[in-house]
Order: sequence, then structure tokens, then C-alpha cells
Amino acid sequence: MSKKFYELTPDDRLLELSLNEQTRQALSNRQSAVNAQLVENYISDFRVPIGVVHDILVDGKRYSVPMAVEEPSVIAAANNGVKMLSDSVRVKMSRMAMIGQMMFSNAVDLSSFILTHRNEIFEIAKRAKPSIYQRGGGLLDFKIRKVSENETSLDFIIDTKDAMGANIVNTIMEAELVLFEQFKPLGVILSNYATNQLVTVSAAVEFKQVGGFEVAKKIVSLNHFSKNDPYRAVTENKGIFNGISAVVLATGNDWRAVEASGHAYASRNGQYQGLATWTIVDNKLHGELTLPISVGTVGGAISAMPDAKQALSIIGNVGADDLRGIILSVGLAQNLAALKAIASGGIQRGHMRMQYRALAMQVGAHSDEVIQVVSHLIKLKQVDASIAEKVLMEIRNESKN
Ligand SMILES: CC(C)(COP(=O)([O-])OP(=O)([O-])OC[C@H]1O[C@@H](n2cnc3c(N)ncnc32)[C@H](O)[C@@H]1OP(=O)([O-])[O-])[C@@H](O)C(=O)NCCC(=O)NCCSC(=O)C[C@@](C)(O)CC(=O)[O-]
Ligand SMILES: NC(=O)C1=CN([C@@H]2O[C@H](COP(=O)(O)OP(=O)(O)OC[C@H]3O[C@@H](n4cnc5c(N)ncnc54)[C@H](O)[C@@H]3O)[C@@H](O)[C@H]2O)C=CC1
Repeated sequence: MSKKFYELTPDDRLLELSLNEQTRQALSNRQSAVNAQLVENYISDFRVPIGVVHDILVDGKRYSVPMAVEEPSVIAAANNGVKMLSDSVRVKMSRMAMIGQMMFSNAVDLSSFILTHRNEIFEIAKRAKPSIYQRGGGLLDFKIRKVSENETSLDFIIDTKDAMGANIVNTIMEAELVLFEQFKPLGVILSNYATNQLVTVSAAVEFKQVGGFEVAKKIVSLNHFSKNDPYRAVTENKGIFNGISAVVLATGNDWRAVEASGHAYASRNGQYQGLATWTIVDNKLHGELTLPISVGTVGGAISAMPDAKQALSIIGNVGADDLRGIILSVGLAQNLAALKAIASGGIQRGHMRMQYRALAMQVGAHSDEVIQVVSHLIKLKQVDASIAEKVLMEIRNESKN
């Protein structure tokens, strides 16, 4: 009997796909035994460049922070933002915990049930995941939240220490189900809306760092625009996630969880708004960014992927709480760089200079030709793919003669 596609080896799966020999070989060469265990129907690795934010000062400590991102100018902008922040970014957070939901429709007398079964609920959690209790975490509290006339969520607040905690929470939640059988729960699952993991970073920037008072005022007005216009807010937040998601990805964390939670938080007032807030306070440009952020430094893919562990070792020996503050600080720096660029001459100037490297590759330049193509393109007023191609051809013709 022939095997199902998922029962084949990675190389046999590649043979099943209609690929030319060169592509098949390239994909086969990029396979790794570890990653083959992480996902299903594995065929190869997809490499994303990783660079660093060099020397960011967060709560008085200096870090180098890895960023995995495919977009040119993002890492340069993060470094530029860090340079403008110059002073230490301050971080505020309360005790971090995940939320697990048990969902009910038409549950009658649930409040009195949880009051009389309080100890049992805690005992079940302890038995379900003793290792997290040994590390000082576990179930902290639970409370009822009315969602609609007949729908109720019983929210479990669980400290997952240095793990992101999705599996820890789901294990505890599923163990709790039996006790609530009579209320016929719809199901249990963690919530990615991590409102018990709110972190705030803030920084004060001298006007001269952004090019003077007029630029600072423009940054404040631009940012204010994102509080009233979702079209601008989505773009400004995309810029913030340029930084946040790149660090989340490099450290092996779940960027879908962080982004979904961040965008929900951006809509908490009933309208989608810019996540950061820039104001002028005491003759300085003051920036603040608050976000629910659930990440870990152990567990999940982090402990399985050498790439993630190596990336984390660039930051140093940090726990999940430090990592949250560092990730958000990169987000704030990224936001400042983008706003400063828009407020003083436009994003294209700085961004395109870096984009030209990708453009040169796109039109077929070999790595030893890229610098030459870029140095020609920088001098031009207008650049697009056909112009880049023409420049490449001219360079090749010149080197033949
Ligand atoms: C692109 C820059 C940094 C040029 O910046 P610049 O001021 O034109 O050039 P510079 O050579 O004076 O560099 C300033 C600093 O940038 C850093 N820097 C400079 N070059 C490098 C490099 N090669 N590698 C690493 N770091 C670099 C470095 O820190 C440097 O300081 P130095 O160390 O030289 O004293 C600036 O124009 C910038 O920050 N632009 C913002 C670009 C950006 O945000 N790109 C993301 C893509 S656009 C987007 O996706 C989101 C957005 C922008 O739409 C969000 C929004 O609308 O809010
Ligand atoms: N909705 C979602 O976001 C969902 C996400 N996931 C995935 O779950 C994964 C994360 O699950 P986790 O529970 O974090 O990982 P995990 O299942 O690997 O649990 C963490 C383990 O690390 C151990 N550990 C060692 N040192 C620790 C420390 N200092 N602090 C805390 N725990 C420590 C814990 O005892 C635990 O067994 C991610 O890969 C995520 O993508 C899974 C289900 C749903």
C-alpha cells in the first residue's frame, strides 16, 4: 500500500512535488534533522536573515538583541531609534500571568459552585502540572466574566514563570474540565489576549536627538493622528511590530500570539489606535508603549530549536520578564525611527538606500555586483526594477570592455 504524503521522508516528499532538479536539490540541501521534527509535512528550512540591535539600554542594563526579519532598513532603523533614545528605557510591569478560559453558555449557579469548590480547583491545578509549582508558578486565581446575556467565561489566572505557557495553561485547564461537567462547558483554552501580561516601556528623548524641537512637535502630531485614524494607526503599529516581531521570531517565540494580542489591545477603546504615545514633557520628547506580551525563554520551540537558543544567548542570561521589557524597548525605538524619518524628509530616503540591495538581487545581481549596483542607484533621482536592471547591464558591459 502506498504511503500517505505525511508518512514519506522529506526527500521523498520533495520528489512528489513538481519541481525542477535545481529547486529540489536546493531545498534538500537546506534540510535540518531538528526542524524536521518541529512541523508536519516538512520539506526544508526557510532561512530569514538575523541581525542585531547593538547596545540598547533597558532599565540601566545594556543588551545586544537579535532580530529576524526579511525587510531591508528595519534593523538599521531600530539601531537608529536606540541611538536617539540614548538614555535608558524604563520598564514597568506587574506580576505576569496567562489567562485560561473555560467557556459556558447557560451555566446557572456557577458563582456559588466555584465558591464551594475553591480548594478543589487549586488542588486539580497542582496535580495537573506539578513542575510549574516547583518553579514558583501555578494557578493564582480564577474569576467569572460575563460575556453576554447567557455566555460566561471562567478565567483562570496562571503564572507560567519563564515559559510562554500555552501548553502549561491548556494542560491545567483540561484537567479542570471534569469538575465542571454538570455545567457542560463548551471547551477550555488559553486566551492569547494577554491582559495580565501588560508591559509599559517609556523614554525621554532630547529634542536634538531627533533633529530639533520642530521635528519633535511633528512626531507628536503624527502620533496623535494614529489615535484618530485607523488607516494611519495600522501603519504605525506595523512599524512597531517590525521591531517586536523580529525579536519574537529570533528568540523562537510565537509571533502570531504577540501580534494578535497587540492588535486587540490597540482596539481596546472601541477604535483601532496607534499603540505608542509621544508627547512633549519637561522640554523633552516623551515616548510610551504599552502592550500585552506573552513570551518565554524556555519551553515550546525555544527549547527545541538551537537557532532560538543561540539567539537568546546573544541577549544574555535573561528570564521571560526581562525579555518582555527588551522586546518592547526595541518596538519603541523602531517607532521613533520611523516617525522621525516621516517627520523629516520622508521614509524613502533612508529606507530605499537599504532596499536597493534587495532590488539589485531581485534583478539578478550576484553578491559581488550588489555594492556596485547600489552605489549607482543611490545617485539617481528615480529608481525602479527596470532602472536597476539597466544599471546592472551597464556594469556588466563595462567590466567586459
Ligand atoms: C534608514 C535610516 C536608519 C538611515 O538613517 P540616516 O540618519 O539617514 O543615516 P545615518 O547614516 O546617519 O544613520 C543613523 C543611525 O542609523 C543606524 N544605521 C544606519 N545605517 C545602518 C546600517 N547599515 N546598519 C545598522 N545601523 C545603521 C546607526 O545607528 C546610525 O548611527 P551611527 O551609528 O552611524 O552613528 C533612517 O532613515 C531610519 O531610521 N529610517 C526608518 C526606516 C524604517 O522604519 N524602515 C522600516 C520599513 S518602513 C515600515 O515598514 C514602517 C513604517 C515606516 O511605515 C511605519 C510608520 O509609518 O510609522
Ligand atoms: N493559542 C496559542 O498561542 C497556543 C500556542 N501553543 C504553543 O505552545 C508553546 C508554548 O507552550 P509552553 O507551555 O510555554 O511550553 P512547554 O509546553 O514546553 O512548557 C514549558 C516547560 O518548561 C518547563 N520549565 C523549565 N524551566 C522553566 C521555567 N524557568 N519557567 C517555566 N517553565 C519551565 C516547565 O515545567 C514546562 O514543562 C509555543 O510553542 C506556542 O506556539 C500551543 C497551543 C496553543
